[in-house]
Amino acid sequence: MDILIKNATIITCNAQNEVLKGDILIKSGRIARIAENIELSIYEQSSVKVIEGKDLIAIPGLINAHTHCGQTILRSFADDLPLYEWLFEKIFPAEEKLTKEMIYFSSLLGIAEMLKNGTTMFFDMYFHEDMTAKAVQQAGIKAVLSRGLQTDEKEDIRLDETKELIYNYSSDKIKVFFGPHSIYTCSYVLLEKVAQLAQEFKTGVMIHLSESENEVNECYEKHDMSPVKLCSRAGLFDTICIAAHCVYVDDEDIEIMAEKNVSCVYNPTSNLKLGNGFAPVQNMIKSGVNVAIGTDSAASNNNLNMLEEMHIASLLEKGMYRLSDILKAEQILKMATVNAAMAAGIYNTGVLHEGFCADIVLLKANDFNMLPCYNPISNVVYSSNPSNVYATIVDGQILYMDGKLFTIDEEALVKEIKSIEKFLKESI
Ligand SMILES: CSC[C@H]1O[C@@H](n2cnc3c(O)ncnc32)[C@H](O)[C@@H]1O
Ligand SMILES: [Zn+2]
Repeated sequence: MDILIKNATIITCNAQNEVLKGDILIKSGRIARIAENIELSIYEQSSVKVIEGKDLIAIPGLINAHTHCGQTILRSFADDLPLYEWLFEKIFPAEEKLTKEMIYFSSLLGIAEMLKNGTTMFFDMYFHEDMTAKAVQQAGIKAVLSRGLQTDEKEDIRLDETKELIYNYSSDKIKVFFGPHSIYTCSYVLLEKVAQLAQEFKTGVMIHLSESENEVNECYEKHDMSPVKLCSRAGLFDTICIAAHCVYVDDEDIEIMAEKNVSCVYNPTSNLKLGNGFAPVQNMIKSGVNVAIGTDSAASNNNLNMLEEMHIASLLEKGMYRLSDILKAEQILKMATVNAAMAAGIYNTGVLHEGFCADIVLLKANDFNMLPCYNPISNVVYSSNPSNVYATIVDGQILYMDGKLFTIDEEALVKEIKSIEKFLKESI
């Protein structure tokens, strides 16, 4: 059904950072018109759902630019550990126990959480990624998916799984990238192979990059160069490249990233929680690097809440640089919307603009924590929480409204998750 949102406060995230008061008409999944007052013709009145928006703020759907949705089932499984201990001693062994079915429900759980906090698209890397793809199709959210790649005896099988994902799941809502996990789990030869395949399949890559001091030190010991230089030399930057973390990047790395159009995904909570530190986001932005925001997974965050991630992202950088006027609210909101879309080479979402996909989130402007409202963008970035999300709309389809998910059976999902939790508690 087509939708008319009336009298809303519209944060466009366009180049002029326009905030308008008016109406949004959604037709066939696209934003057909944005204007001060849109009247429906007599013919349209029966086929268009009208949402009164005078107490609502409309923003472009949030894009979680780095997560592992299938890992949601490991929320709070291993906390308060440094990255390598967390990953190699706790998470990798636990992941051996996860079945395809578990990853389907785990992904659905992550998606349900994201829809409730206003996320309309996420970028993901995991195994059994076909299960995450099925959950994405079921829920109606958008995603850029990748099968995580590592060097071992199953390396070729994983590359084949990526190709199968591309053939079976690429669509208007799903894009498939290659997902080399990192420079410390992938051989240089694999990185080169991935670079070639990404070009051959006309797609992109996503990788964890320069996340910890260990990673960088080991890279210098083994290759006598930084992880960024290594990836560049392997050709990974000759296609669309989304680099998660980039905590330990120096000026030379940043110059390479800017020149090669590599996008950084800033994951402040995960970087803090795993004790890795803070990414030099301001330096990257100043040098022209496109920066988006991600939550990383529920196993390292421990939630998938993009509203919270925007808030922390801003505060952390201000504190780290001791400058209060950097990463202002409007810049942060763009990082969580249009910058993420651009990072994946998607140019029809992330902005509330006529002709763009109707990926829209409506927030309740009159909730106590959203009042008063001198600046709606500030309220969204600094004051909001998921309870303020009234509706999450993807391609014009209402997936969440007024506390209800329309494509996910919440009760059945809770039952499935509890039963997986019981099994994992007994077996790990
Ligand atoms: C092989 S599928 C993806 C792989 O990545 C792991 N993972 C999740 N978060 C992080 C992180 O912050 N750094 C490195 N690796 C991470 C996840 O457990 C999967 O095994
Ligand atoms: Zn990650």
